[in-house]
Amino acid sequence: MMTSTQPHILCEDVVRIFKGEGIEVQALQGLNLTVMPGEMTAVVGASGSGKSTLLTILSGLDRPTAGKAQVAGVDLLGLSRRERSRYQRETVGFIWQQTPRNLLPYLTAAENAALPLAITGRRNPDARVTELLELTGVAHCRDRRPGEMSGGEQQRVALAVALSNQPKVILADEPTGELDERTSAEVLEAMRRVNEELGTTTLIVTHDPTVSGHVKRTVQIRDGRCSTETLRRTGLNNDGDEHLIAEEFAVIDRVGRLQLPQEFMESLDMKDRVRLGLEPDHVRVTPADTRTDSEEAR
Ligand SMILES: Nc1ncnc2c1ncn2[C@@H]1O[C@H](COP(=O)(O)OP(=O)(O)OP(=O)(O)O)[C@@H](O)[C@H]1O
Repeated sequence: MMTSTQPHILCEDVVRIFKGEGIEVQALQGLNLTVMPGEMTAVVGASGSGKSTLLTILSGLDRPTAGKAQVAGVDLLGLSRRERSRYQRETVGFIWQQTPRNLLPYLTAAENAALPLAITGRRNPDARVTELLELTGVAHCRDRRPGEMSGGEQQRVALAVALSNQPKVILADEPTGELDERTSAEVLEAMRRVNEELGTTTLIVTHDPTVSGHVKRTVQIRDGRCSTETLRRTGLNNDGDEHLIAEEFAVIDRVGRLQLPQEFMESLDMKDRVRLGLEPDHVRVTPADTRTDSEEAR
């Protein structure tokens, strides 16, 4: 039984190793991620950092080599084939980068959105389809096939399709990867509106840094681990005007590991080892050849 205080996405020490022809790639190296119900989060990172591997695991298409991965209380490691297809049909909704993976080319937008409802035996899908196409801003595409829509319209119809069975979680892999900046913004705004109005937990995996402007939480993935996290909120300045506050945090795992940002390490020439010191209210990290005042005095 899920309660609202349990995460909708929970990854603990997730490892994924690919082996082949004598080489071994550690795509995920102990990744930890918690997303609470109703949160909209972007996971960003450079090419090869492990984003798609993470999403493929969360979508139930692949299994971690080690670790724990749960979505909406469903343990993704122990799923039978039948449970997996039920999970993919009822618990999560997907949006992929490539339109043909999202929409059937010979069906209209309305028919595409009605299809998951028909598969699960929902009666009178018309009202729900209309509601979803309006919510995602593509009611005008109702009777058009994918080939008669722009890329951004196709992705917003894909969002409507993903939502049709009322999933708890939406997983999106590079949903704006093939779109220009303006069209991307329209798709991301539709996702934000859905998240606000329906409260559907949303995880977007992308290398597009402009996504950050549309979500409150951005998690940076580096070398198969979550390294830093940026949280945005609106605050009031002295004149009472609203402004956006963005705070960056390092991610620390259960055993105390964290990654220092590359630019910090480079600017202080930190490599191989650093000095740590416990102060009353913070931990000090300094280059190995730095001596503290008390050490100098000895
Ligand atoms: N099936 C596979 N077999 C072998 N190696 C793989 C496989 N899938 C991914 N990898 C490797 O795992 C690492 C992470 O890949 P992944 O596709 O998750 O990165 P990504 O951050 O999504 O990159 P991109 O933004 O380019 O899609 C890469 O080094 C990649 O080459």
